[in-house]
Amino acid sequence: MCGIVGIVGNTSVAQSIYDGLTVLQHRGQDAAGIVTINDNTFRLRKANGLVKDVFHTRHMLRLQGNIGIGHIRYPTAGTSSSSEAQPFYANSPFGLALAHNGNLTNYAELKQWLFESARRHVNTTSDSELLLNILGHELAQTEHLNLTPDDVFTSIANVHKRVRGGYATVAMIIGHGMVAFRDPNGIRPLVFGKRETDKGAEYMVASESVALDACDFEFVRDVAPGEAIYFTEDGKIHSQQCAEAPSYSPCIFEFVYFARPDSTIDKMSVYGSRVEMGKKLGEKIAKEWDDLDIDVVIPIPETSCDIALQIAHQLDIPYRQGFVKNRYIGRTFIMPGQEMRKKSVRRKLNAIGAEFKGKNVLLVDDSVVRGTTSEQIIEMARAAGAKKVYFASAAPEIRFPNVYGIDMPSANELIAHGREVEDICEIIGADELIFQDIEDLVAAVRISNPEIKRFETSVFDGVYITNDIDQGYLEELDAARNNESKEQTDKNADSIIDLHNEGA
Ligand SMILES: O=P(O)(O)OC[C@H]1O[C@H](OP(=O)(O)OP(=O)(O)O)[C@H](O)[C@@H]1O
Ligand SMILES: NC(=O)CC[C@H](N)C(=O)O
Ligand SMILES: [Mg+2]
Repeated sequence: MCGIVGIVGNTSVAQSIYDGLTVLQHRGQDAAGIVTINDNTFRLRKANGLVKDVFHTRHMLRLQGNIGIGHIRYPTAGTSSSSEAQPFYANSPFGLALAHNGNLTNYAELKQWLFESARRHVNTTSDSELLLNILGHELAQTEHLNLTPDDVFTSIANVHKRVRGGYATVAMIIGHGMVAFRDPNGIRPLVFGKRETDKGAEYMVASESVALDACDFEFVRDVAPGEAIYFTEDGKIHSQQCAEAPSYSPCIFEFVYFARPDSTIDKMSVYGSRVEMGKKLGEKIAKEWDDLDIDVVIPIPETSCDIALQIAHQLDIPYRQGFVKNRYIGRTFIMPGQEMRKKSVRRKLNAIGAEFKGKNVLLVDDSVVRGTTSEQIIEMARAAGAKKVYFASAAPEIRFPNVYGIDMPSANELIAHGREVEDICEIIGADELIFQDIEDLVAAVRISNPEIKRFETSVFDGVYITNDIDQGYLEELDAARNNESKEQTDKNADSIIDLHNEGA
């Protein structure tokens, strides 16, 4: 899950983009980039690493301009090479730069079409570079040298016709402005805000509302599925629905794990939904485990804390932060390789003996994906002296790959794939294990916006909203992106030579 930011301002925007990216860091830890426009020229800095490590003062000073976009990356296609860090640039037409959160599902078809019919070269294996070139091709079909808003919207409408998958996108067109658009199902989130200054209004788009808060922008609204909002360089806004049959189907995993609790996505509070997940799961535990003697409820920091607190309240059992999180280690699930993920759990979390010794503990996590965290954490709880270790997951069993921007490409790597609760319980070494029901998860998220009738829930039920995913597709994806293949491609990726950027 990557994070994107775009600002059209009246003074230099680089610092605000930096601040926005910093609060979106939880969405991607692999690479970061900012591109601004100054005097009709793009100024770019992108590299692998965290925001704080990629941008030094010398880069910030060079990133001049009142309009710019930024990206933080968690790779779901291509490689982890710095050449696939975003934003991407294309010279034609006009000069374009683009940042993308999501994943395209018709990558192979698009790549072939771009080469054979549009005669456009794509230099990396990134799906986002394809998206940029499709947009470029469509903008090039317009008649006017001075693009009108209608030209921009027609181009985006054509992009929607060609591209499938999840995409929340922000792009800049030199001499014109910035356009933000969201896929027709609204799988990936995108919000838009406004800031009043002495010189007039400034506008910002971002993956999550928390980025608006951090930059003092007022939340205006979510970008609708299929909609495009075009901000001209001189500060005018135009918006239009560009998809033929848009439908609201946001990714439910944003609420389970990805998004920050202080964000609101599609009018639904992430924090509120997690509290409600705790309430529903607490009710299920009370009903199904009424014979269990639980002494204490302990979260697995950090994402599950709000959920576990509510479960403890529900069960009327003490809540204790029995694990201490090393604040200098990032999120383990979005790390690129399984070896690194495994090692990081132990480095990241440590048990406080007194909370475990001689007790029956209920450990709570938001989700169990590969089982990397749960397996190790249960071992740690036992080593710290727990009598019994019960485990609860606020998300149902994750049994199917994700194809829309979460790096879960291989069913075989998912601990719940083809397994029932008892088998998973045995593998992770718990005394008892319980999962949230899918209906309860959906109800927990919908509570603050009942107008959302459907969510993208493929990892739980195998139903893919874009209707283009079959077993053959999933097998090819598995072969291309399972742990072993990824290790190999990433090794080779080191040899990819980057195109010139502002550099170190
Ligand atoms: O079953 P797994 O493959 O281990 O994946 C699930 C775990 O990974 C995530 O934590 P992460 O450490 O990424 O971030 P957090 O600190 O926000 O909880 C998530 O919150 C679970 O704890
Ligand atoms: N997580 C994402 O949104 C990834 C965006 C894009 N598919 C990439 O791999 O760079
Ligand atoms: Mg976690």
